[in-house]
Amino acid sequence: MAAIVTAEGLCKSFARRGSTSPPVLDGLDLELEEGAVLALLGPNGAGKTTTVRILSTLLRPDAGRATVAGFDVVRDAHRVREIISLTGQQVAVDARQTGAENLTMMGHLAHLSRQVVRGRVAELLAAFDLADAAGRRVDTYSGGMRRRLDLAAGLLTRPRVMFLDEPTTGLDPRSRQALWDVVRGVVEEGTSVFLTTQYLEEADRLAQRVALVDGGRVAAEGTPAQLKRQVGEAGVEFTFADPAAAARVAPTLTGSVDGVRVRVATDGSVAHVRAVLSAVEAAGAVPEHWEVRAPTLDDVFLTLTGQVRQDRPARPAEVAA
Ligand SMILES: Nc1ncnc2c1ncn2[C@@H]1O[C@H](COP(=O)(O)OP(=O)(O)OP(=O)(O)O)[C@@H](O)[C@H]1O
Repeated sequence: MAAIVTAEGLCKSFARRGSTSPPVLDGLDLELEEGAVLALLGPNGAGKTTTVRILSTLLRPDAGRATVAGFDVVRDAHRVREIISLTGQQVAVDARQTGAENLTMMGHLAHLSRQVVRGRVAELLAAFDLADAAGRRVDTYSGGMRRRLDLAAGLLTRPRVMFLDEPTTGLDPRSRQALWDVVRGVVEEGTSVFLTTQYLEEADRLAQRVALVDGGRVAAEGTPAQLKRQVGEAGVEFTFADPAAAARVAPTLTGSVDGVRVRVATDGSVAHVRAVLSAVEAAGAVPEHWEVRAPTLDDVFLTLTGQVRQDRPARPAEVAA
């Protein structure tokens, strides 16, 4: 597969009261394959929006080079703009107009013919489940509806590459799910998607490849599964009421003990998990809780960047029944 977006050695600093800030981007390299989704994952302030702004021609890099469909984002900016769309964190629609009016206006701004605009607006309103709300002013929409309208606006011209900057930040879980479905549909239609997110789960669900950005560079890159593998294997984890119970099972298992917790590495097969559970039972110890825990992207984040995410605790990817 050919790369449709490339970045090589991107650097960017911002002037701050006469002096220059430490680099926000410090040699960032990445590639998005045509027809795929790449998630740029990083905490607040990691430089995700700056990267998107450079790739979508809104900002010039200080150094390095980026291309979209072979066009240089600085030299051939106008060619790049013809084939991309950008949906940012701020909803860009006019709240005083209806959903249909917003899309129609944007279609005209994009120089589409009246007839094409009419057809495309109806198609998008239906696809994004906004047909019933099409005649309502946007200030009566929910956050999720606004975000869907924003995405629909980005698709009026059938872009080859869609940049989505934290598209689900601030949405409730249901709206987030709905938006993921929309993004999957867009990709099925052949659009390549460059996504930034703070949500590890979002990257895991949507992207074929994930680039973890830290310190202005890509700290790790790969499929979600590859990144998880870098962190280690799955484990059966037990929590006991007291350390004595944990110590009692320890000799019968090859695992690690940490106070009341015992962790045994597993390949996740039913046979192995059953054998581990039998050994615990045979030792006469009754755990308060147990689970099979696969490495999550939260673990990847912690291992590869040394940072813990602040907004929610890490949670198990799989909980055994
Ligand atoms: N125009 C600007 N002038 C000065 N500093 C800027 C400018 N744009 C971004 N920055 C700084 O660059 C850093 C990276 O910002 P950026 O918005 O790219 O991060 P981000 O990863 O998208 O973060 P978030 O998840 O919070 O949106 C921040 O410290 C920000 O304050």
